[in-house]
Amino acid sequence: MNTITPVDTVSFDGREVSLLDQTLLPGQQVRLIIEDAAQMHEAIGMLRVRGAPAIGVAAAFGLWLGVRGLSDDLPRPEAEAKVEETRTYLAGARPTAVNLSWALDRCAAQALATGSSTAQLKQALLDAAIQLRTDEEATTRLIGEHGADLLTGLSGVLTHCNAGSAATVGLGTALAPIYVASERGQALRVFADETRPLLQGARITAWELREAGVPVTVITDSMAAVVMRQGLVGAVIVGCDRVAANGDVANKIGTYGVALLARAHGLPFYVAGPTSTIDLGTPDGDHIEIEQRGAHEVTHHGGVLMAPDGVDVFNPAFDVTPAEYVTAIITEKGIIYPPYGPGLQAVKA
Ligand SMILES: CSC[C@@H](O)[C@@H](O)C(=O)COP(=O)(O)O
Repeated sequence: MNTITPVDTVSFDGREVSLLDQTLLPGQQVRLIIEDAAQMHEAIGMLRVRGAPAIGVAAAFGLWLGVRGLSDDLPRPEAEAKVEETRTYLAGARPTAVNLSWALDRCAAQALATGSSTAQLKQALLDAAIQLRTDEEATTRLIGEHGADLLTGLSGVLTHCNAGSAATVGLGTALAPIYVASERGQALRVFADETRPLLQGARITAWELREAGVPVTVITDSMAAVVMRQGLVGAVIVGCDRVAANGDVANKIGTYGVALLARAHGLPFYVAGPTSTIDLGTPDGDHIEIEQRGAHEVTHHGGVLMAPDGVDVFNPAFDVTPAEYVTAIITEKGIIYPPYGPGLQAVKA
């Protein structure tokens, strides 16, 4: 198969920052021009741009958008205060994926260390966002190269949510090894959990795999056990939003259940993500803040009420899979095996 062309999730054309509005996939492919930090905050919060690495890059451009209108004559300390205010504002758009604050911190630090004028600060923020996008794209290719080795010989894998190209600015995390395996000529079918409540698996994973020519079968989340039982998959591979220092992994709600099913069926459960998703400052999964989202995501489907009006709803966007269920963590720097503490520290060093 041909080399995969990544989805253009977040880009800068030399003039404007634009996003693919993922809430409209797969029916419509609409690009949104993002003009200021408030629009970027809204886009991240509404999941127009989503997936841990992609929201980091989006936020990095949002940081620049937040200051680009400042006068070059503004005293530098005032411009720096605006950077800090915008950084904090954008970091609050979603709490669970550490890539968001990591990207903002990285770009702010680079820019604050550059030059002495406000004009230099603004240019440095743009340069930092562009560089981050470039680096993150390269990172996904490396994750794919490392992870593809783990999939050798398999004919089917199961994934949950969308940790593909649409969730990054490159090949994805969980899907990157699948794309690289496909590029190497391996016939691999992906079973994509639809991923309630927002259907990232059915809407986005299935869409991007089909665009890339990778065979994909959509299943409801409740069918994963049967797919495993029938021997249709030889491994599970998912992405991650935050990896704690002990190897506990936060990812899309439902991932924990899939990990338990994989263990029950003797299947490896792989987690793929850039080292920027590893947060050594969080000791374990109990310390990861889990985003709670609105009830309407559960009670409504396509605008239609699917549950009694006003019923109580529990809607955590993510869950934590304990490290003991994770077979290996695939990063751009290589594959980490249990016990995770030393390996995670080594790749972050
Ligand atoms: C490479 S993306 C890894 C994770 O961010 C992904 O699996 C996920 O949980 C995305 O959740 P979302 O709420 O769609 O942003």
